[in-house]
Amino acid sequence: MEYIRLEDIWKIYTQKKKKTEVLRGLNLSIEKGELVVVLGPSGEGKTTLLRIISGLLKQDKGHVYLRGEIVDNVPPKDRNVSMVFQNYAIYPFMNVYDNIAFPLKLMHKSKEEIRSKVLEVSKMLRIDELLDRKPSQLSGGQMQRVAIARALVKGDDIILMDEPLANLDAQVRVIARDELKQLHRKLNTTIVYVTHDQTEALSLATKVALIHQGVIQAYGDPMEIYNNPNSDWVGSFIGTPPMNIIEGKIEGDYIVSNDIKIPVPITYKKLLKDNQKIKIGFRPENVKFGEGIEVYVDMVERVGPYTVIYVDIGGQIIRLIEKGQAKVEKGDKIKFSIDQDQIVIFDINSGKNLIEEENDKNS
Ligand SMILES: Nc1ncnc2c1ncn2[C@@H]1O[C@H](COP(=O)(O)OP(=O)(O)OP(=O)(O)O)[C@@H](O)[C@H]1O
Repeated sequence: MEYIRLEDIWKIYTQKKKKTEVLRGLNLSIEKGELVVVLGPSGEGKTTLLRIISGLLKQDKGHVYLRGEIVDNVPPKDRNVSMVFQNYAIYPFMNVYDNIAFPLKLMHKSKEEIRSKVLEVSKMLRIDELLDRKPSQLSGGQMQRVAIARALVKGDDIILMDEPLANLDAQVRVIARDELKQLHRKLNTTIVYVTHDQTEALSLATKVALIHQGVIQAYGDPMEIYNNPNSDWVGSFIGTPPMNIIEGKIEGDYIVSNDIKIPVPITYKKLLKDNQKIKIGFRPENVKFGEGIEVYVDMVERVGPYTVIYVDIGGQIIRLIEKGQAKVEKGDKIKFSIDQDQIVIFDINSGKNLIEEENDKNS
């Protein structure tokens, strides 16, 4: 069931007579129970999007539907949507109990009901031992759980989260991410989660929505987007290190780029013409070492479980990943081949995946 729908959303900010079109006809449809991560570079309108869903900000054009009903003129308090902010927005002068209880007090709930709800969510988030503490006596991870508890206490079935883990250090962040995932499974609420951290997005999301230039550029299963990006921009934005994109030309059954020659993948064969200029994309991990293209090593980065080897192909730097700690050094000559099934081909001008482009034409 479609639970949140954004239809042709436009948002233009005007500051000192300068107009910034942040959202430009954005469409997004979210099913009940999904954990959708809106991912995109800084300043692309992610927070703006959340604020429009919550009603804190009004779109200039387009419509917002929640639970199948249009809510354009419904004020935030009546949208039954909770929000968790990056800075937690916890009141420093209230203890944890009162912070969590606050939304229920605003709703004039009875003392008994407030008590039982606060205890229920604080147990769930394992902060029931901390209810008497002031926020200044909490760690970052605990503070973040208080913020989530306060969002859950009203029982809203749509929760919006704006980079809620951004202030946590790397280790706590991984734990918090896992906890959030489990919590989502347990509660089956619909969550829209904003981040610019793609590791977070890929590991957390049931669906990723990639925002860029005011619209959703790709939306779907995180691994499907990773493996089969619909454009060169998506391929080079998702993944650390990102997808390698190189320009080339079709010559018979081969893609030729500088002095390398790669057989055309079967899936793309009928979509390509001789002499056609294209871009090819391949993930750094989808290569085999030992034979094939001969290159010199430009730089080596050992990360522990794998090694990133930078090589120069006709002036373009390509990243290759070898499992474990590779025994190569700068200046070494190595050979590699690209896994045929994992090559993606993009239009030279539009940057669109040629298979997607063909599907669009036929639909
Ligand atoms: N009230 C405002 N007036 C003018 N410009 C604004 C206003 N709010 C946001 N912007 C601009 O709109 C753009 C989008 O902002 P937004 O906060 O939605 O982006 P974001 O993707 O959430 O960024 P980040 O990842 O850095 O938090 C930015 O360029 C920002 O400077």
